[in-house]
Amino acid sequence: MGAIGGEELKQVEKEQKAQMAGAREERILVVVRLRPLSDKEIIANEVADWECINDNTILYRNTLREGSTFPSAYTFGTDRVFRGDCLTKQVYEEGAKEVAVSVVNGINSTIFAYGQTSSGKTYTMTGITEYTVADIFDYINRERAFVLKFSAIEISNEAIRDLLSSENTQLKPRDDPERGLIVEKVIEEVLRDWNHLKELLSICEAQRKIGETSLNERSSRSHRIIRLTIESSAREFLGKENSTTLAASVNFVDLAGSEQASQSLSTEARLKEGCHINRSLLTLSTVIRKLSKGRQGHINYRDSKLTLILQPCLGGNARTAIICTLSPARSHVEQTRNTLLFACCAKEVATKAQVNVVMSDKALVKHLQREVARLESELKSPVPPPSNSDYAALLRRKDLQIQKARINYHPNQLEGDAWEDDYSASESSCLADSNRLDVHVGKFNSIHCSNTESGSNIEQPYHQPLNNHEDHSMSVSGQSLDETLGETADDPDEYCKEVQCIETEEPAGDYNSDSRGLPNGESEGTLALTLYGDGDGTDQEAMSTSMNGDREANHIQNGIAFDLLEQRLHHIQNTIYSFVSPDKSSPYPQLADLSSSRSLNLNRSLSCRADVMRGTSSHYADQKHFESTPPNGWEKIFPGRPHGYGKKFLLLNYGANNEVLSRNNSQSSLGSASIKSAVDEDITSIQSFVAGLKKQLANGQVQSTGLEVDEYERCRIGPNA
Ligand SMILES: Nc1ncnc2c1ncn2[C@@H]1O[C@H](COP(=O)(O)OP(=O)(O)OP(=O)(O)O)[C@@H](O)[C@H]1O
Repeated sequence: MGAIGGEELKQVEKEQKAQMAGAREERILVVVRLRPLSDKEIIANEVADWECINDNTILYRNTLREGSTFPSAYTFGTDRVFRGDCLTKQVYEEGAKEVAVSVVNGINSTIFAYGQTSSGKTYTMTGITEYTVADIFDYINRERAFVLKFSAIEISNEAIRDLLSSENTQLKPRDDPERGLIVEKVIEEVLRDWNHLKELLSICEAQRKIGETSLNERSSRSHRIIRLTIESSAREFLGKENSTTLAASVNFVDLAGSEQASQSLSTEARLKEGCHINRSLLTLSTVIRKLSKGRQGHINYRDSKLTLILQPCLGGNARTAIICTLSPARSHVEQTRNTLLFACCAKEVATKAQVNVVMSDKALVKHLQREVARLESELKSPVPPPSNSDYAALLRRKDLQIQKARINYHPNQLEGDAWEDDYSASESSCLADSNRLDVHVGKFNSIHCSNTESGSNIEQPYHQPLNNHEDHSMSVSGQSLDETLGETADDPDEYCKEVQCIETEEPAGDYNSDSRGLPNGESEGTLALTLYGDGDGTDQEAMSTSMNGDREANHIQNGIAFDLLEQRLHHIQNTIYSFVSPDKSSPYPQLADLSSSRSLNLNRSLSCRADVMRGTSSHYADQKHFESTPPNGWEKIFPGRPHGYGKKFLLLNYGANNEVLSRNNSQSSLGSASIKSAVDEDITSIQSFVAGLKKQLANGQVQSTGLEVDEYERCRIGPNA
């Protein structure tokens, strides 16, 4: 371990930059630990079918199952396998130490124990944690000054709890702009000495959720993460302005064990826990499996709290070792194979660890001054403002997004917000066999349907000013929570934002009263076009004059806006005519027209058509047309939208009782001819509004149309927006 400080600051910065540019990628270290047969297994006349034949290979020796298609030997190349008679000290020294103690050099590290229930995870991790801390204390007493902080959480049934707190409060993961994903309000104890550590460990043990199953009297029913955060500085530079601190964390992760319901013979409560445990382990193995294939596509970190919190350890800024624990018993052969498959996948996963340096205040100020100077020089040569063609490109991009959302939309995905992985099945089968890597089962509640990676590459440095933990948060570096929560461009919800109704500033009640007292708009649909305007148009009443500052940025400048608006009006006019025309031979005559124009119209017309047809069928729509109308599935993607909002609705409203309602109180029910005339009236008013704006623009009275790209795109046609 080299001392860092003073003159070395520049060197550290240089190294750090180099590391940020190309942090060292290394594969997760995987070790396999076979335990001896337990007393219980010996009494049950169990046979040990597994044997470590050398330091890298474990062999299945069951002559009765010679015809099996499963491999009988698993070799781990440079990684290690440990026989049943190996001590934990040896597993630590040869399998985990190098990774664990890199934390004192400012590198985040994580040691996992993974395996079926009763295979020896807690047994192994208890030893590994103590040996690591002993080594860290040893370093402390030598060349560098350290501050060690201890924190511990457990994840049980998807709830995060502080193991150092007597309260049962659930903790929340939160995105911190500086530190990445953190768990809020975690207690961090500054470690004083060895006895203090033992005391804290026993508190954690006492607080951790355990339960009895037939396979393990003291089975861990939660995933436990103990974290040691270490800040270190070279003694000779302590307190000096140019001192530099290394800061990193080491995580000791004792996972709850996967279990087969048939084997663990658990009570109902245990079964439920087991299901949660199996689910999160399933997500972990899915993440590992996908990462092992090279991080292409979406990595489902956020499908469980476990993977969300451990994300940096799985694919980010950390060195990671996984200890896979095995029972040699014949009765557990299937689970043992699954653990070995997990191990094989895990050793293909690479992380990129970096040295995490925290600068002193003075060094930081210097660094920031340089940054300010750089930004100032950039400001002196500003980027030219976007041109009209940029806006046109933006519109085209939005069209593509909307089209894509439509293609990606499958009603089943949205019902109940459930998302199945490519190899998922039912929850009940997850209980039966959750540990399989190849045929994993499970169905997760998920708030995304994204199919692209939500940013698994976490390559930011782990700048963590650990001496400044006002909120005592447990932090892991990585991408933003928004990203991890799947707010990617491919998320249908994201697309919905693009096409859904314009937000309102008017209470729903206003609209409802306008709609002749329809009960909360409950069964009412709205066919509406909403525009914003800041000009003195002829139909000011129908146009919202509301504008806010940041919308200004999106204004479409100059004449291009008018042309596009007129085009859009033309399409809307055609669409509405085709809705109300009784003599169409095809149920979708307007689609051909619209598909060549804005896909927004196409999407929305699919959804609103059914309702318009329903709403007006007594007047003119024949039953055949109605039946062949596509289901109104799009509406499902706007759950919980309040009724009757929107700014001022220009076109028409309709009710469930086949009455078509205009926006005016004067008419309560309209036939198709009346609809046409209402539409004409509204379109005329929009056209004169545009003409008015044009005139004002020509006279230099207004700078822009006040029409926004976003709002322009979101012109809404359809019920319950
Ligand atoms: N390598 C080993 N040598 C001797 N005994 C062991 C070894 N590994 C585990 N055991 C014993 O096996 C039993 C189960 O171990 P442990 O509780 O660590 O399993 P686990 O994988 O953590 O189980 P669970 O997932 O149910 O919590 C314990 O009694 C433990 O002492």
